Amino acid sequence: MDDIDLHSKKVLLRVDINSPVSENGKILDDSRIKAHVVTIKELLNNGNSVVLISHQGRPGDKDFISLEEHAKILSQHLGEEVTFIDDVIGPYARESIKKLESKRVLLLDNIRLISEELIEAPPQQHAKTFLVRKLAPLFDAYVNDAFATAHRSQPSIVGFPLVLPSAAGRVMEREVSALARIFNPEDSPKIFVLGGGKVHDTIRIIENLVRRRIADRILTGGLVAELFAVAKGMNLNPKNMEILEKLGILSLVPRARKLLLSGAPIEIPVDYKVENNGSVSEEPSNRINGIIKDIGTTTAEIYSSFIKEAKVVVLRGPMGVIEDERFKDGSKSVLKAALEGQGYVIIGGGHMVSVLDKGSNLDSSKVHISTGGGALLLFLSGEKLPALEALSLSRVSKS
Ligand SMILES: Nc1ncnc2c1ncn2[C@@H]1O[C@H](COP(=O)(O)OP(=O)(O)OP(=O)(O)O)[C@@H](O)[C@H]1O
Ligand SMILES: O=C(O)[C@H](O)COP(=O)(O)O
Repeated sequence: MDDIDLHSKKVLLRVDINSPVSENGKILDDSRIKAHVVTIKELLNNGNSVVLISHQGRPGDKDFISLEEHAKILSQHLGEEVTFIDDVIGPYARESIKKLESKRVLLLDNIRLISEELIEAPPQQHAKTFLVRKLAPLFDAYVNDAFATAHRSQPSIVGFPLVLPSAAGRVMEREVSALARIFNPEDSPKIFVLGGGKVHDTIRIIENLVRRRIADRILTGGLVAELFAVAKGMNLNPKNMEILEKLGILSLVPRARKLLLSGAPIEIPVDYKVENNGSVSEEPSNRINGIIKDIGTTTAEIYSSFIKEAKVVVLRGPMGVIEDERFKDGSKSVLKAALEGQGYVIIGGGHMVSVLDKGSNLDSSKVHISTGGGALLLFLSGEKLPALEALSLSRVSKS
């Protein structure tokens, strides 16, 4: 933001305020919303007007909701009114942007309401989308603060830098500098604790981590663990297999098997917390009757002992279904071990961050709370992030 003129301009700011939401559509954690306040404040203090764009969830998923509640929460954190616009590129949105006065903030609705935003393509192609062509002429500059979406080559991330003077926001800047230390070979062993539900994304990351020998140990939880358990030949019982099948996770078994056979340092739970007709119990991994909802106590203890010895610990994706209090313990235990250990801790992904105690006073020289989930892991596994590549193209095209 120091590299382009951002004074008294109309700025399009891509943020990532994609947050975990409850069954009835309420936001469960506002960390990602709060994180962008620093960038928005700086832009407002310099006399700019700011229009925010973000996605929330994916079409078809329960958390694919409008950004109306996000606007209210952001207003509270910012101490300024954030006007929610129930439109993205239609006449109402464009008129509202044109009329926007300086030092005022608008939040457009969920950018994934526009189908083009769901396509991953190169910046040159996305610069020609309706989304970019409708919005770009209304702005003087584009700032990308959405580190958590930096791994997506979508129009709102890579299209605008080609047509507007563009910069990385403060959140993006802070993330990239804090995470760079993962590449220091002296900071070893490095342990990755990977859980959650985005198994297709996570296996790609694990393949990178293994190929580049970045992780000394990978401790799995959530649906990621279930995939590797199946790949190891464990019998998870038909109910769990049906869930994995429906989510398309079983198609990943051959890739998981290949990783295991190559000797990748991937650990799976030895026990689980399961739900059986509404009641909760713990079961060893070779005798599963219920639906798997969390790692078990013994697994949490073993994982914690590994974590405490690490020089760098990266945690992303919860160990269980944390939306239900009864299945939060596994995630809480691994987090506690990481914070008590001696190593540098990187916590990423909306769900894992939401497990942290709200009041905890964390030492920023020891703990980095990343706003990123998939983006964080892609970056840490040494891949180039499309968002950063697009911003550098923007620099090239201006010079
Ligand atoms: N055993 C399990 N069975 C089903 N769902 C699970 C299980 N363990 C974890 N999950 C689900 O995983 C989801 C979180 O995974 P996800 O990959 O989205 O994590 P994240 O780190 O928050 O990602 P991001 O920040 O990129 O959105 C939660 O909704 C949780 O219920
Ligand atoms: O939560 C995330 O990782 C980001 O908001 C990106 O979301 P996506 O995985 O749905 O693209």
